Amino acid sequence: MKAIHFGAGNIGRGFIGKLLADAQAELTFADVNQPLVDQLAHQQSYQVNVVGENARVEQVNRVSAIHSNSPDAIQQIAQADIITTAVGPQVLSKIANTLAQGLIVRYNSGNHQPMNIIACENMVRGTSQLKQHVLLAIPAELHAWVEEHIGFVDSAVDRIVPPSAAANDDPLEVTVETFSEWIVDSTQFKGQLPQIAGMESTANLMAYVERKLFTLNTGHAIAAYLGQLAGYQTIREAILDPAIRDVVKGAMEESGAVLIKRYSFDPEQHSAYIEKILGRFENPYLHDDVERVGRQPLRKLSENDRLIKPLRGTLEYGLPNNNLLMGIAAALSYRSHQDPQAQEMAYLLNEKGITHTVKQVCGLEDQPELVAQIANVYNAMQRQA
Ligand SMILES: NC(=O)C1=CN([C@@H]2O[C@H](COP(=O)(O)OP(=O)(O)OC[C@H]3O[C@@H](n4cnc5c(N)ncnc54)[C@H](O)[C@@H]3O)[C@@H](O)[C@H]2O)C=CC1
Ligand SMILES: O=P(O)(O)OC[C@H]1O[C@](O)(CO)[C@@H](O)[C@@H]1O
Repeated sequence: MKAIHFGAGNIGRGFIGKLLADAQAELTFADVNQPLVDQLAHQQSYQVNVVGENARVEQVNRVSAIHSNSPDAIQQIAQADIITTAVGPQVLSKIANTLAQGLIVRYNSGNHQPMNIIACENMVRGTSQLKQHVLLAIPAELHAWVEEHIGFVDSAVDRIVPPSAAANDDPLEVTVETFSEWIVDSTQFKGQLPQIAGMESTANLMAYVERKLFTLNTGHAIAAYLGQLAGYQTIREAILDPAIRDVVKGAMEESGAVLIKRYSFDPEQHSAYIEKILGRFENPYLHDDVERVGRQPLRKLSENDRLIKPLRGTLEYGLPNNNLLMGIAAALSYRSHQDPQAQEMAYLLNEKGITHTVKQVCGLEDQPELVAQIANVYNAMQRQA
């Protein structure tokens, strides 16, 4: 099985690339970070430190690496059996052109073998969004061929992989938690479902995507935002603060109540799922900065993401949402000199004020009462800060 993985970052090396390599795939990483590409191409292996329960060190061997904008990448796409990505939601549109060019070469070279593309990003149906970008860059007369031969498979991906503080100066080394979950939509594959240990398939992907994004990511983001406000550096420090923990847990429960209504989840199992996540946030072996987890606040505050979508759900089912509102107000308080979205949000708040910003960023124009509630909580937080 020839595999290309776009994005040789934390989740790429620490999770998806590792599973592909473990499945004996002939794996090539494609990335824009030339020093990283050079190092991977040179070393062809790297170490994964699994920390927590069953801690162990695993080695990933026989990998190669190329620049994702190179002619080589296009040639390899023409020959691949599976392509995965972990580049960040905002980068999918940028890799679409390369994918499209590779598919055109594939078609012209007469390779009609089925191939599957799986975006592994924190977003709802990211691969379907990638597909739209790819199709825009492919002539219309090839669209039927793409539909017949190329599977665009949505997925949910869950493993906490913060950037490693390379203890022994190896920039390729990556530290991951023990827990991992990669779930793909079985209905979208072309050809045989690839056999990859650690990749589970389901015909009911939306339930899994929403369960993960609107529980783990909702709680993680709120822990990060409240943690930064309280002056903590890491998620562990934040979640060990009882006041923050109450809000994080409360917000996951509020979001969970929506999911239970929507997908008929078992309440007891969902409660256990939340407890397990709180334990993962506490992992003493992961140093996960609140600044990293809170990154790109405009994306995280957008209407289909981990804060506003659950809030809308509480309105849909008439459920409580006080903790979610606190999390959203804390997200608006996030500041980072390194994060362009944090800068843009601070500029908007300064220039246009909280009410306008909430309406614009969160898409809550139709909910003036809710906007006012968020603004009140935000203003109170600013006074206390
Ligand atoms: N780190 C984690 O714990 C998890 C991350 N995710 C998701 O995985 C995705 C990646 O996250 P991380 O690995 O943490 O980020 P990262 O920043 O460590 O890795 C992203 C990689 O993509 C590369 N990249 C950027 N533009 C590119 C392009 N045009 N072509 C090829 N490569 C490109 C970067 O150079 C970088 O190496 C995000 O969507 C994130 O939400 C999902 C679950 C867990
Ligand atoms: O990767 P994003 O979407 O910016 O959000 C960070 C989140 O993703 C993760 O990296 C993994 O799910 C978490 O650590 C965190 O909830």
